Amino acid sequence: MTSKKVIELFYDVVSPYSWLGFEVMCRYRTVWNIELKLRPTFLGGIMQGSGNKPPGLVPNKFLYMTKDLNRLSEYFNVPLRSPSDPFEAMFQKGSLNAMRFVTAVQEKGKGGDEQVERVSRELWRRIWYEDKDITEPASLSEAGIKAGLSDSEIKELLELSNSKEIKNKLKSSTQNALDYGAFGFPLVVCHLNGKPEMFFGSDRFELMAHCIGEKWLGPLPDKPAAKL
Ligand SMILES: N[C@@H](CCC(=O)N[C@@H](CS)C(=O)NCC(=O)O)C(=O)O
Repeated sequence: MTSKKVIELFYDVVSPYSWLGFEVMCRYRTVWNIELKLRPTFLGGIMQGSGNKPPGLVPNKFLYMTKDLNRLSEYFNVPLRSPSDPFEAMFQKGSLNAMRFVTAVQEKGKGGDEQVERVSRELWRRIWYEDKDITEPASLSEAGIKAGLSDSEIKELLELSNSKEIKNKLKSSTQNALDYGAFGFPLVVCHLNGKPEMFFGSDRFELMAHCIGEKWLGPLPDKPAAKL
């Protein structure tokens, strides 16, 4: 077997399309000959750094996206449901605290990427299914408990989330994504013969598979689907 192709997935739990991309990449990790690197990042910084604006701010796009996400939820088998006040959840409350927490889990947690995966999924489930807060320490704690972290680990990781080290790590991941040319999420970067190829969106997997020499088998390659 040839050596695994490295694929980086840049995401933010405020982004529903990132959730779709994340679940698909996690499913394909054992189907394609790839090494998946999870890159928790801050979408607000990407918007600011690239001069882009969230698509949901254009009223007709917002209406379309609401429909689109309902259809995609079923197609991808990811339990997505819009928050009751999407503007408050996405633009007023945002995801800075949540992404600092995920960064702390990745940098200092003892559970490796598996733990990052579980914590990220729990945060998505809160904001994009249960219509719950992801900004307060108590909310991040609940997500951490559900993801299997102990109370003492969570306490330590929450404290670390506010450290300079973790804040800077999240900033540098955001800068890495901008350097690849990011303007939104999810962003998948496939390293092919030492060259990064960037794909934006959760609707580019067929093309990505073609470019990396793998087969796209649809959103559920390993039925029965992992229970989310
Ligand atoms: N067509 C893409 C849309 C992805 C998307 O709209 N992502 C949002 C965040 S949830 C974004 O960053 N958009 C930037 C843009 O559309 O310019 C998909 O199906 O995944």
